[in-house]
Amino acid sequence: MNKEKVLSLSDVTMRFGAKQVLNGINLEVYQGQIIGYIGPNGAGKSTTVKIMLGLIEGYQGKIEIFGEDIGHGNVAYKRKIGYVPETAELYDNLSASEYLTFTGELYGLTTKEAERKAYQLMKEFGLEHVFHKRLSSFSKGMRQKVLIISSLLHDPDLLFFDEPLSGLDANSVMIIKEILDQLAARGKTIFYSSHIMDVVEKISNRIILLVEGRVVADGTFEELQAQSKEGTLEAIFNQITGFCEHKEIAEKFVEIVSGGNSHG
Ligand SMILES: Nc1ncnc2c1ncn2[C@@H]1O[C@H](COP(=O)(O)OP(=O)(O)OP(=O)(O)O)[C@@H](O)[C@H]1O
Repeated sequence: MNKEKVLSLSDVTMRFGAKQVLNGINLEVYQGQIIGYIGPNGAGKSTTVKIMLGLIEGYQGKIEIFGEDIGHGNVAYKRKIGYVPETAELYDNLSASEYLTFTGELYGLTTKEAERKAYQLMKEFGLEHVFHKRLSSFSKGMRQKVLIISSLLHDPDLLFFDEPLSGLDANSVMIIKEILDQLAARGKTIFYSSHIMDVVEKISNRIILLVEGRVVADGTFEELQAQSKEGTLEAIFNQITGFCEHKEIAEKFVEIVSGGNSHG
């Protein structure tokens, strides 16, 4: 496979008011990579993804997607991108069919094409019986599947998945993992942000750990294992982020919950 550079970030920084959120991110991502983008809460993962999607402005540095500087105002690159946001506004009054046809059309599919493809994909998830039902009647996992379908309808080359498995049952997780593998084998690039370490460990062929807006580790799972001498990604994460206080914090928390005196 021709390993084309899909994405590059050069010294990207971002501040919200007085708060410096990204502190100089440098990254190069190549076609077919499945990047596990991990980090503690508030590290800047969603901010990076939203900047790359053009949803947040005001960053410094340079970002190229498919070889184009996204700061130059040409938004054509977005047609080749799929996105599953961490929290999504689904249009509750629409049926799955209406919602998916609408998103497909936004990405340039004809109504017929979008509806046909959406139905087929819903069927693969066992959701064909609710295709014409309103999204307000969907469970969390069903909604998540609709979001995943909507991100893929236009066969994008680059996928941004922010906690895509939230609410999915174990069988569905297996299907999504397999789908990501097969998409990557077809040359799609996947940028996958999640807190579920064992899934990230299994899915990603490259893991990037962000702490306080800086990349502090970047490599395959095996490379990170060798560097940190820890066995699981969870243990590597704890070690690199210097976290070993979970017991003490939990003890204090439970003591407060149960009305004990935890001052001092
Ligand atoms: N629109 C905003 N205005 C002000 N501050 C923001 C805004 N968006 C994010 N932040 C701040 O930027 C920091 C990084 O947030 P971000 O959502 O990128 O983190 P994250 O790594 O995705 O976290 P999580 O794992 O909790 O989803 C946080 O301190 C957050 O409060």
